[in-house]
Amino acid sequence: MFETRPDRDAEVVLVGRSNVGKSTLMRELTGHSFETGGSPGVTTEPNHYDWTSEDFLITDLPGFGFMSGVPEDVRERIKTDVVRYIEENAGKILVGVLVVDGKAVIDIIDRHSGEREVPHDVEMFGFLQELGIPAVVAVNKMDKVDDRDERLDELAERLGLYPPWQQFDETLAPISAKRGSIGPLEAAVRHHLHEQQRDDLFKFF
Ligand SMILES: Nc1nc2c(ncn2[C@@H]2O[C@H](COP(=O)(O)OP(=O)(O)OP(=O)(O)O)[C@@H](O)[C@H]2O)c(=O)[nH]1
Ligand SMILES: [Mg+2]
Repeated sequence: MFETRPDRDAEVVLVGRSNVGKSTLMRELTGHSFETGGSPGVTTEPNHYDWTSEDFLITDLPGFGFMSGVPEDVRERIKTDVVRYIEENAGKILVGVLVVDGKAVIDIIDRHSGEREVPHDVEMFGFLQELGIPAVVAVNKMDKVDDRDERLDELAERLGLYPPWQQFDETLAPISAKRGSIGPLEAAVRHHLHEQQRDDLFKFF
């Protein structure tokens, strides 16, 4: 279990498979540099960005799912730790940002959809909802995607959101963290903060 969490009353978490760009997005949001990398599994402990005066945290969680060179039991443990972290802090998490790789996500979901298998991303999206945490799916790396609307419709469908995807702009946010193009995510997060009367936190998004 991760033991690093500062004791703050409000939090936004970034969660998702490894190598999707969580730490890159964290850097864009905070202006602070976190370790990012070309190989999955770079972040092994949560990165907390902590505003003591606001009693607020943004947390970049370790990535889960397949990581080449990382043994399965280690991957399983990371996933369990991430799930526990979210469960234990659910009452304080105002928004859960599920980051996915817009270029790869459909193939990965389809490869892992079966009778006895729920893909990680679909599972995590459902999990946040079960816990009552408003979820925003940051569809990252859109700079690599040509058929944008088609892709986003396909993703919406797989998450149980009936296309066209534009109906869900509080939930689906196409971005390119590396290029600093994250406006749709900021708008979606603000929407959910506003719903919880936390407009005071708009300055972070
Ligand atoms: N093309 C493109 N690449 C990106 C984008 N955002 C991040 N990347 C790249 O994706 C790779 C992984 O980025 P990270 O931010 O380390 O990913 P992560 O989700 O934190 O990975 P873990 O810590 O392993 O879970 C890096 O090489 C980034 O430069 C983007 O918007 N577009
Ligand atoms: Mg990372």
